[in-house]
Amino acid sequence: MSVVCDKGAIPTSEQMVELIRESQMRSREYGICSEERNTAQVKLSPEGLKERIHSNNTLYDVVVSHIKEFYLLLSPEDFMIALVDRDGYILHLDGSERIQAIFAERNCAPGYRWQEKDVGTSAISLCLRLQAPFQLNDTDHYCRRGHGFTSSAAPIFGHDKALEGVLVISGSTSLTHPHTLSMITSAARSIEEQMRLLRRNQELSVYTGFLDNVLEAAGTGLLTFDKEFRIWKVNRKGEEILGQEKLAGKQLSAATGLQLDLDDIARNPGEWKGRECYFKHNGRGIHFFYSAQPVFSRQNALLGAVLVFEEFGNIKKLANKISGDRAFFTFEHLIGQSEKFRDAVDMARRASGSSSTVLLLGETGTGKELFAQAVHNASKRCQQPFIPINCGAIPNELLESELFGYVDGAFTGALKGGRPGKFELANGGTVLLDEIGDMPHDMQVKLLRVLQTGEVQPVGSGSLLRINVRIIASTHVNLAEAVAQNRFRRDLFYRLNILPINIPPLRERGAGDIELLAAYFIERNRPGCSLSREVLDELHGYSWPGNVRELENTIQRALHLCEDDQLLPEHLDLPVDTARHIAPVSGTLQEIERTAIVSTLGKTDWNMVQSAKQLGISRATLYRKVKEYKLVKN
Ligand SMILES: Nc1ncnc2c1ncn2[C@@H]1O[C@H](COP(=O)(O)OP(=O)(O)OP(=O)(O)O)[C@@H](O)[C@H]1O
Repeated sequence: MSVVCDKGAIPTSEQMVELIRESQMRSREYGICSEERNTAQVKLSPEGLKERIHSNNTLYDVVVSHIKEFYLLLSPEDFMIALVDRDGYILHLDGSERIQAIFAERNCAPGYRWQEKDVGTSAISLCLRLQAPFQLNDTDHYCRRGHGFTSSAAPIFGHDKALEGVLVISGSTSLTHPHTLSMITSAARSIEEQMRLLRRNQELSVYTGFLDNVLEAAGTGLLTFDKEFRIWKVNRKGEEILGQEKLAGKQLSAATGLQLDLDDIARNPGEWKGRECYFKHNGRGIHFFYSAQPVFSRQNALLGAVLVFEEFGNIKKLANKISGDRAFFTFEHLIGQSEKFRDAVDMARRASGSSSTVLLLGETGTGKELFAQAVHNASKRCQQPFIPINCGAIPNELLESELFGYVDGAFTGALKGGRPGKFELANGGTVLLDEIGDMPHDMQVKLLRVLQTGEVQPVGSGSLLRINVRIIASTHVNLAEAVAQNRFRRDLFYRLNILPINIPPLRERGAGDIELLAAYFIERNRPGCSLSREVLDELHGYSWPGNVRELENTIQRALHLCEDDQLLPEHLDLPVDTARHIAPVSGTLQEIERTAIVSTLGKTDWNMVQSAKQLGISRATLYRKVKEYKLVKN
């Protein structure tokens, strides 16, 4: 039974004797001639050798760079040092010229293969086979040409203790020393350590290169910092947002204005998302949103954190995109030729050239929002946001935070990190304050202050934000009357009433405009369809309490019912016109209105969209009326 030795461990001298004996026997069985030099020994071509060196480059580089250190202990005149790869090929051999020549005569030179089946018993072949250090002296070598020499070989292991190569030292037998084997074995261990470090560094630089690319590819600002809050890396986008360069090594607070609690970030990472930061650097205000994420080592030690941040302006653009900040209509979309209507359009055109506050007055559905969009689109602010706010539709308690935003923790239910208000989102552009006549009294005071100072104060914040917005206000309410009745502040009315524009109701615009608008809505919905004379007569004869919106709805409904290409009176289904066919109803105007609303809501089972359509008023107006008349379902 053959002797077993431990991988990597120096065998005992008894084991070595036995293992050498077994190898000698195998060598004889291979039929290797021990007397002659083997001229047929496997040898790599110069290119083959180059390739092998290349594929073992880490091992090769580390060993070759260590050779000088070996020769501090051994003389190159007496000893050769060689590196053999895991397949037994000599990759490198060092020593004086004389010693290299002596070994070359014995086929011990770069390119030769030194497996047991090539050369029989040798320190290299035994070390390769048993993956343990070996020392052979004189006649221990199977081939006669090895007699007179002492050789010590040690295995070099890589990842997972896989054999990478063999390090070997050889010289005259007269220099035999048992310590040489220990020395070469510990040299092999230090080579393994060096290789591990080198590979780790290579991996790290690949990883760092990869990380750099990922950092740069990200569309947001990215910054990493260590436990001492020293910045490690920032991507270009991050430097842009912070308006600074060469931030690596600087303190986080100096560069970003952030004083963070790293332990809390590690404990509650979910709490560190979507936060806001505003700070001044070199006199410039820097405003961004950020999230912080802790970074741990493999051993779970807290190393630092990474910040993902985005400029406030971009968040604003995104929010605008989602909430629809674009004005679509232009003056070209405003259909109508009547004198009253053209006067209103001319006034609006002139208003778009200035940045004064515009007050749009008109019944519901006359096109106030369309006018506001057209004014914005014809103004210098057309590339900036257009933000409509329906002051009548937002509950009073929410109006202030909707308009001016709020800061983190301003009230229960507030979003983490706060939220910008509509004024801030509209910065640089236009705000349409729709249904301004329905604005609660205390909000009127706050709005007046904003108009006077050009600053807004987010709810819960101690500081003021400067904003630059153009205000367009609109209402169906007779504001002068509301002022007289103390329902609307006089000072605010004067502030808003700078450029008042009266948009006429449809019934005052004449048959020409009704025809034009009807044709326009047909063209938009069913091009090619026409109107019969009778239909036109009916349209002219109706009073249009819901104005253009009602006309638009009527045409759409009629087109739905019409299967041919001509609209006929039976498709129209206009409501009984209380204004023209005076029905025998009694009561005040308000009572009649209330009855109409109650009956329509009853018919539609309180479907607000359908009821508003049938009544020819906007949904917001219907909600307002429901509130006003204190109507409740059932
Ligand atoms: N001159 C016009 N040309 C084309 N379409 C118009 C015109 N005026 C109004 N409309 C259409 O009528 C509808 C109502 O317009 P808009 O919402 O601007 O009215 P409004 O006066 O703001 O109403 P409310 O006071 O109820 O909010 C819109 O669908 C719009 O397309």
